[in-house]
Amino acid sequence: MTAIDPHYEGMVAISARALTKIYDDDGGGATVAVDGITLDVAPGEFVVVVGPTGCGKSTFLRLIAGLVVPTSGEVTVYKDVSLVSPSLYPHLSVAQNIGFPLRAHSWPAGEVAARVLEIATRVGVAELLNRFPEHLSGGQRQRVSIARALVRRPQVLLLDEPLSNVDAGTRAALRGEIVTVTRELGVTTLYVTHDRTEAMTMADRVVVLRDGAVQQVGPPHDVYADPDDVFVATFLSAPPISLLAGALQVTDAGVVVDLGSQALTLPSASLPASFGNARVTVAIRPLLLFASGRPMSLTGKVHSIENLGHELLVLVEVGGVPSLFGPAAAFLSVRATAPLSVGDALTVGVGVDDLLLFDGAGKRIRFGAPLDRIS
Ligand SMILES: Nc1ncnc2c1ncn2[C@@H]1O[C@H](COP(=O)(O)OP(=O)(O)OP(=O)(O)O)[C@@H](O)[C@H]1O
Repeated sequence: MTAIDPHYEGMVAISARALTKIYDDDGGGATVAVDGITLDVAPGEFVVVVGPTGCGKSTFLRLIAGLVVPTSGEVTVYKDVSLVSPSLYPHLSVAQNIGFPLRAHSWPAGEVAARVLEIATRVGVAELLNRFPEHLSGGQRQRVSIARALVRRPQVLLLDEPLSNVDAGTRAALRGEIVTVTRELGVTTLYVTHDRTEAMTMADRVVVLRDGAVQQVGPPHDVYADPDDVFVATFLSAPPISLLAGALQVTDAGVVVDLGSQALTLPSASLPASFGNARVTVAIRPLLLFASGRPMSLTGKVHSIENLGHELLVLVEVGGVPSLFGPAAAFLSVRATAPLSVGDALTVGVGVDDLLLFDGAGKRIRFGAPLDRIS
């Protein structure tokens, strides 16, 4: 349970209103790093801002921290904000590093030691208190920098890609630990990353950012299951979602998605007749080979196989045309455990939930149930 101070119940911990930052380039041009972001974060909430490199994540966080002055728009944040800084003081021990913010505020030495031990224990570095930063692993350094940011019990914690220099195993452990400790302390957390796994596993809500603008906000599994556009669907999908060009036909039997050499018929879906012949992008989630009971199927030939250990990721050539929004080649990604060889012929079942449609601008086309037919 999140321990929110009742005093803040119903209040907003972080509020951004039409927040915009435009940097002037040396060459006289301008870069819109953050483009009109409006976002409220509730007390105790863990929000992950996720997007590809250069989409404005760090600038947004620095605007919230007050380190960057907005070009326009407004930021309101709880008074006590702490930005996790990855660089530790090399000449100070772990205990001195963690206690630094308290000593800077002239806390009595005994109270500093007690508070340092308490937060170091929570963050899992209590046995390292006498070490110096050069004798710490990357993961241990991150833990210490988080402990230093939390030692004054801030109301708001800001983290910028804290796990980017940490090995995969430690990263997985730290994901859970950061969520646990911030929840226990009830601290409102804004966490920026380019890593979809961190967004999916850590966030109460994700904010997907592209070119400085918010694409979609919501609980991670809602955004994953119901993306508003092809960018969000592609960014959050692992293994990658397959993107094929198609044409829609709206018939009495249902919606037919013509992929060129083969077609999928969604019997229980309906769309207004005006969608007939619309050029669409068909996004197909990584399919499971041998999943039974699927109402549709696609056939193709195994093009390449990547062995991930626990499963095979198989790219299947289905004779489709690549979508405008996808890679140059049109393959279907299929997850399999059975042995397969390049060139094998495959038939893969496709469920209605495996398939998402997007219009020419990349916006989602949502089906209605048959009774909702407007046509
Ligand atoms: N001080 C600056 N002066 C000029 N342009 C900047 C400055 N800081 C960032 N930018 C530009 O603003 C855009 C957003 O940068 P930002 O660092 O916020 O993105 P990011 O999503 O955090 O990227 P990354 O994941 O690579 O750190 C980029 O095009 C970047 O080149």
